[in-house]
Amino acid sequence: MQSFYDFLSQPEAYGTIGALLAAVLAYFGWDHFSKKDQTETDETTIAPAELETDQERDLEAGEEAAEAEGPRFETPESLPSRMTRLRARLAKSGVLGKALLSVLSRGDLSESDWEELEETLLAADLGLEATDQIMEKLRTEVKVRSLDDADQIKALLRELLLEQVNPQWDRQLNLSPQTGPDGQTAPAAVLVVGVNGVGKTTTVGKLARILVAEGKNVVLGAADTFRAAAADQLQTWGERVGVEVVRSDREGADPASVAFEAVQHATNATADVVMIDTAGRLHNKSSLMDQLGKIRRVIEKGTQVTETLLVLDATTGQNGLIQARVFAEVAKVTGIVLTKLDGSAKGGIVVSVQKELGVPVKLVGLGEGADDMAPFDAEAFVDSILG
Ligand SMILES: Nc1nc2c(ncn2[C@@H]2O[C@H](COP(=O)(O)OP(=O)(O)OP(=O)(O)O)[C@@H](O)[C@H]2O)c(=O)[nH]1
Repeated sequence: MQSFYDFLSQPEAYGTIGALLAAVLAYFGWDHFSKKDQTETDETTIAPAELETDQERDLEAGEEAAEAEGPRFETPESLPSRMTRLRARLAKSGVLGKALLSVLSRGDLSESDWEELEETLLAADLGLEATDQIMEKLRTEVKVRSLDDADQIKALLRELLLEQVNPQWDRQLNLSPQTGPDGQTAPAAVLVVGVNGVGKTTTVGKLARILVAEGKNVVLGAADTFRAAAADQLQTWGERVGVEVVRSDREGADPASVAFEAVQHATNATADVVMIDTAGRLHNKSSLMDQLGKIRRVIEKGTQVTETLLVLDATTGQNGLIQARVFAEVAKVTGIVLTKLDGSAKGGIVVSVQKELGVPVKLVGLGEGADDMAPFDAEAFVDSILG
């Protein structure tokens, strides 16, 4: 048998060894053997194009194409898909459904069953007035029609609840084009008010997405100048959906001047809608009135406020109603946005707040996700809370 030394003495041996060495280096990579530090290696051994994987090449090509095209924005979810998803979410919370069903399924209702029914409606924040009206009609009808079937009683309750939610109310946002002071077309202005933490900025962001999905050109104004972070938050929403945000970089800047500039900018940009986010941190009613009054006056130098949306947190119950009352007194509220309905077993607040203010709930927030907001639909709402 040929020894290793005999093999080495043959000239072809060097070719074979060279090929073996090249194969080992290709397998482990040169860096595996190199003692050079990383910086030096980076400068000198840039990964050659032929060693790139297909995936890396695709990624690079995508990035280059994106750079050439300009910034990419998120596409908001379409309305039908959002509504289906959000209805399912509301139904899952089974606000009233389970409790009511357990009472109604007892058939012939005793006095204590009726009381339990009443307590369930009150616990869902339906309010005393609405609960009384529903209970009175329900008891009468059940007696007159001798109803003892749970499904029939539930159908009757559905009718009575729907009556309380007021399905015939116009819940469309008024976003019709306006005329500016010089006769030019001006954007519809939407003023968003409410105490801090209820979800105003989130509402402005989510609503911007809905409007963009409908093909509207939107400008946002960050008139919550108490916190720089609030303007940053709004800007992030704007950037995600490709909407311009007018803001001041100075914390504590005059909110009215930001609102004024936002309207000017929106008019020059021929935007359809300008939405103004305001601050909720105000010590008393008169300072709130002063600030919101001033913001409204400056907006009206350039266009009309077509909607003043009051944002309320559904989980705050009676507290929310007290806030609602104060805001209704200082701002001409035209619609309510009820947020955090996803985390609340108190869907009845829709009824009590509408009764309290005499204005409709126009939008509901059902989660923290960017597309977790939907126009309020009375029938779908009643069906989902009844389960
Ligand atoms: N679960 C849930 N959370 C929500 C909803 N809407 C808003 N939030 C959350 O509520 C918190 C407060 O929201 P913001 O939009 O910052 O509230 P704000 O009223 O602008 O607050 P300030 O800027 O402090 O006045 C955030 O964590 C939001 O993600 C909703 O519909 N459901």
